[in-house]
Amino acid sequence: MVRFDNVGMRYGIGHEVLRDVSFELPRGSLTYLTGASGAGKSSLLRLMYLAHRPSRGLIEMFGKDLARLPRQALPELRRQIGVVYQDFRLIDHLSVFDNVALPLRLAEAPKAEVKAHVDELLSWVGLADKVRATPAELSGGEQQRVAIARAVIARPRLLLADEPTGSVDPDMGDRLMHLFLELNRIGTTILIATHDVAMMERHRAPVLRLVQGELAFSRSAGRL
Ligand SMILES: Nc1ncnc2c1ncn2[C@@H]1O[C@H](COP(=O)(O)OP(=O)(O)OP(=O)(O)O)[C@@H](O)[C@H]1O
Repeated sequence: MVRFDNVGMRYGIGHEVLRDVSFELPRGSLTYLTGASGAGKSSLLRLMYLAHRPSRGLIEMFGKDLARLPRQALPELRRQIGVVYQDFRLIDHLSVFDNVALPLRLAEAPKAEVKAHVDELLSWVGLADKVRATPAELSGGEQQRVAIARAVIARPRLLLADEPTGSVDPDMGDRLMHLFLELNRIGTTILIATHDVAMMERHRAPVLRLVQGELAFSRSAGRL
């Protein structure tokens, strides 16, 4: 589903913030990405959601070599990737409902289907009473849940989540984790960047660990 081979990345003319990164995410897998603050987790996700190009190495997404893909093929690839951004990136002037509905509307889903899906998902993440609110009227944890709902609503092939439980309490963290596990069960490949050791212990999955821009090792969360 995703393959990195000796990938490097830099911002502008700075030094490489990722070096010699090689790993594979098999189709249908769920993997954690961990490492200290500044280790490069968000940068690695940026490469995967096509917001940044590597400075070297090979990246394959859905079996396609990114370097060989024509620019016009990127939007179609991007539509298959759901992203939960660390800073949420909700659209300020849209309601909670409209933020979450966006991916379905872009995919031209029928109106009744959009309403049913968005209402169901917002209930699941505990925001049924906030559908008409705007992001500015929500707490950080509520905004995070809207961001997650928007990322998963169109059932992406690949879900990339940057600290998706960083702003919620442990009970809500578990609830959100169950949402990811359910999505994973029906086929979505998932990568979750997190510092949350307790969460990784409760819901075990393979771990990729970054140390100062390099992958230190990958092994099971149970032996962290
Ligand atoms: N836009 C940018 N321009 C220049 N350097 C950047 C930029 N974004 C991140 N960096 C640098 O890249 C390195 C990796 O940052 P990154 O945000 O990927 O780390 P992280 O592991 O996600 O950290 P955190 O857990 O704090 O979110 C850091 O040294 C950071 O200063």
